[in-house]
Amino acid sequence: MKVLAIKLVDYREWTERLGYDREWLIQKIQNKFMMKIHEIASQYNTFPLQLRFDNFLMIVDGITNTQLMYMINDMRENLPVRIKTCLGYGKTPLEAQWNASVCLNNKEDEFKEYVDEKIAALHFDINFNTEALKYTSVYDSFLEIANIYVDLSRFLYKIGGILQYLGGDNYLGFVSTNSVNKVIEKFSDDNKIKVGIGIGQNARIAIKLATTSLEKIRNNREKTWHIEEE
Ligand SMILES: Nc1nc2c(ncn2[C@@H]2O[C@H](COP(=O)(O)OP(=O)(O)OP(=O)(O)O)[C@@H](O)[C@H]2O)c(=O)[nH]1
Repeated sequence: MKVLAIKLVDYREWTERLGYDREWLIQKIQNKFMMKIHEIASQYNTFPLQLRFDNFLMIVDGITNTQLMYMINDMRENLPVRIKTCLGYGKTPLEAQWNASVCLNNKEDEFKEYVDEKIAALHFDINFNTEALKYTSVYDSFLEIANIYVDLSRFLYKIGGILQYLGGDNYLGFVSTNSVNKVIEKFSDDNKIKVGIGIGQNARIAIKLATTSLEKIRNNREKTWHIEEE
């Protein structure tokens, strides 16, 4: 698995220069540059896991280093500070992001040539969450969603996966293809969470297939998981 790690350099200093009445401005700027990063990433068939905003990750299997250089240059023009980027490789997304993160703390950016592997994207969704909202509060619903995020991220961490919250009751995970059987085993009889699985040559295709799988589960609620592969 190949993961690109992106670090916004001197971000804290940038935020402090905005003064004390800054939080609204930071939120506006973070959402604005993440909107642009998503647009750029989609053009290169990858997907940003925005995580902390000032440090974030992209699964970049299926993208050449030359394409990555162009994408990084496109990103630079849309970010408020200088960025440091590193490409990491590992048997799992977790290991690849670890290796990319180690490089971030070193001096030079590092872009070795790595083999491209198929990506397994996992689109998790809570069953009937909208209906459940009628019997709880907005904030209690979000707390439940946050707790499920922690549970899912801990499970994926154990099998080398990484997870991003998407909004609503949706989560996006990535694992290596040889870990998909562990995901299926875990959720095969879960009555609360369903998981659409997509396997593709790049993140955008894998995610599209994972969302397609989720819709197929909605069409046949007997299942808690479905897998589509390109
Ligand atoms: N990021 C993201 N959010 C979605 C998606 N589909 C729905 N949502 C969000 O999730 C909320 C719940 O929608 P659903 O998950 O479709 O509906 P549900 O009530 O959970 O019912 P089922 O998932 O069909 O069991 C919506 O209000 C949206 O905010 C999606 O594909 N991606």
